[in-house]
Amino acid sequence: MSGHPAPDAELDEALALVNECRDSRGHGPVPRTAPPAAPTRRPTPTPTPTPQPGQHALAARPATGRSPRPSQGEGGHREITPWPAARVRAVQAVPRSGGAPVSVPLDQALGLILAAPLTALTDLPSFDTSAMDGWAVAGPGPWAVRAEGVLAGHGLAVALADGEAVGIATGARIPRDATAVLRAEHGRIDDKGRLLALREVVPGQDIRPRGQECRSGDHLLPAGSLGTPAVLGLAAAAGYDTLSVVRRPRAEVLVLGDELLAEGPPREGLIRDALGPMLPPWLRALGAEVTSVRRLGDDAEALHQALTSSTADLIVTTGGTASGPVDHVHPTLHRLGAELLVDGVAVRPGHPMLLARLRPGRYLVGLPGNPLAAVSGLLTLAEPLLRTLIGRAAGSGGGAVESAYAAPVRDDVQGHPHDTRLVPVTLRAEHAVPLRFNGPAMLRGIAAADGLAVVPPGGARKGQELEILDLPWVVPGDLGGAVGAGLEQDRPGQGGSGECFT
Ligand SMILES: Nc1nc2c(c(=O)[nH]1)N[C@H]1C(S)=C(S)[C@@H](COP(=O)(O)OP(=O)(O)OC[C@H]3O[C@@H](n4cnc5c(N)ncnc54)[C@H](O)[C@@H]3O)O[C@H]1N2
Ligand code: MOO
Repeated sequence: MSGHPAPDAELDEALALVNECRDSRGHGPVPRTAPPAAPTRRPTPTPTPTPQPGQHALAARPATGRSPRPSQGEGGHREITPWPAARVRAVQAVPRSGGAPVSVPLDQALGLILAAPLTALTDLPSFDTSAMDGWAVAGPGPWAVRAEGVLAGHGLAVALADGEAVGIATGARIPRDATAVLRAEHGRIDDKGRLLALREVVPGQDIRPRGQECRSGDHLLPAGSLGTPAVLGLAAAAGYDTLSVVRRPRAEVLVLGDELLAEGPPREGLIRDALGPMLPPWLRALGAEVTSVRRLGDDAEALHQALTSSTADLIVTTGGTASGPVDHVHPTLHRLGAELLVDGVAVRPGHPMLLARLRPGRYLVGLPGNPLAAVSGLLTLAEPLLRTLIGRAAGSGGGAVESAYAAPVRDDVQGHPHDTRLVPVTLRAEHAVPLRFNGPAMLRGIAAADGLAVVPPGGARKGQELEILDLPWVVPGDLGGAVGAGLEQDRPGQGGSGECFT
């Protein structure tokens, strides 16, 4: 389950079977077609031919059984890319090696991706260590207690003779020839000043042996791991002051549209810009450094100027992707000689989305202006592109894009006859529950959602497993999917899973 389940009353209010799907031209509900019969464990991306180097992306035919449909407004010249293929193409648009590595101090590596494997620079622990406050003892008791004690971080290790004990603190270095640590609460000093054990002393007890966790040179984490707080802690423990991380790709957001207000309520045909506030934090959560957000209106020259002068790795435009009189994205890309890698995707909402290469290493994702359509474009094209740019592994799909998990849908979900649908869902009792207010211009559904369910063409039956696109603020694997690198087997004899219940 998500970390933020909606309260039941609110949820019931918000839930409904998705039945309001209208096509983009407003022709009313799309006729219901039979959903696929058998639920599948995990939807896998459809393989697709990739444009060869030098071949224009538009020349690559999508891998579907049916003919590509021309998109509206382009006189049939554009080929719509199937949704799974569009995500694969976004991954393949950028070099697999990701961005250039940079070295940063540990405290600046949070949220960045490791550019190199994390290898232990030391044994951990780096010396035999007391796990408890008490006495280090040598041989069987009773023991003569030495006057000096051993504190963590202080002094050199003393050596004990058989029958001797010395007071020791948790984390202190174990004296040479000590055989065990006796906890303070398990020992007593008798009237002759000797230490007596109140329970059996097992050799090696409460001693953390050097190298128990790792040996110097051990591989701790692979390249591509996320710099979480725990990873920063591990790196520090293993001896690192700096980490080699993948530089965050720089992203610039260009918000197009004369009708947009930056503040106040909508008035006189003008509406509030919902994307200017939404996209920068979302892009940051996907790994980008957002260098600027600009509202350009519907000004073709301003757009042209912004695209030619930008030094960002990724420009994200909003609006202007269709073929209306002030939709300047396509004409401007044409004027710049940009390479269109994806020009329309068979997905609802968001089908006019596009991905272009302006020049080597400079990409543009054109998001449709309708806000939920923009989210769809963000997760379909920008997310896999950024994930590859930051060097984050894309699941086990060998270059394909995979979500972290799949979940059975609680209700039947109406599908589009030909296109994939992305439907806001909340996760409840291990089910994905479709939310209302999922129209292209609406944000109410997604604002209450834990993820977006990928509904295949034709729809989905109650109980069918659907791929769930994570929202970056939802903890992946809430539904039980395993995340993160699995721990390797315990080092034999050096502390297994049962050893640390102290
Ligand atoms: N003849 C056709 N018209 C349209 C088609 C089509 O296939 N044929 N597709 C429709 C679909 S689907 C979408 S989505 C939109 C995409 O249009 P644009 O990307 O050109 O976006 P705009 O026209 O600029 O805006 C669409 C809509 O969204 C509102 N908008 C724009 N920016 C924002 C923002 N920052 N915050 C909130 N709302 C925004 C804008 O006011 C429009 O209402 O085209 C359809 N048309
Ligand atoms: O209506 Mo449009 O499907 O892209 O939002």
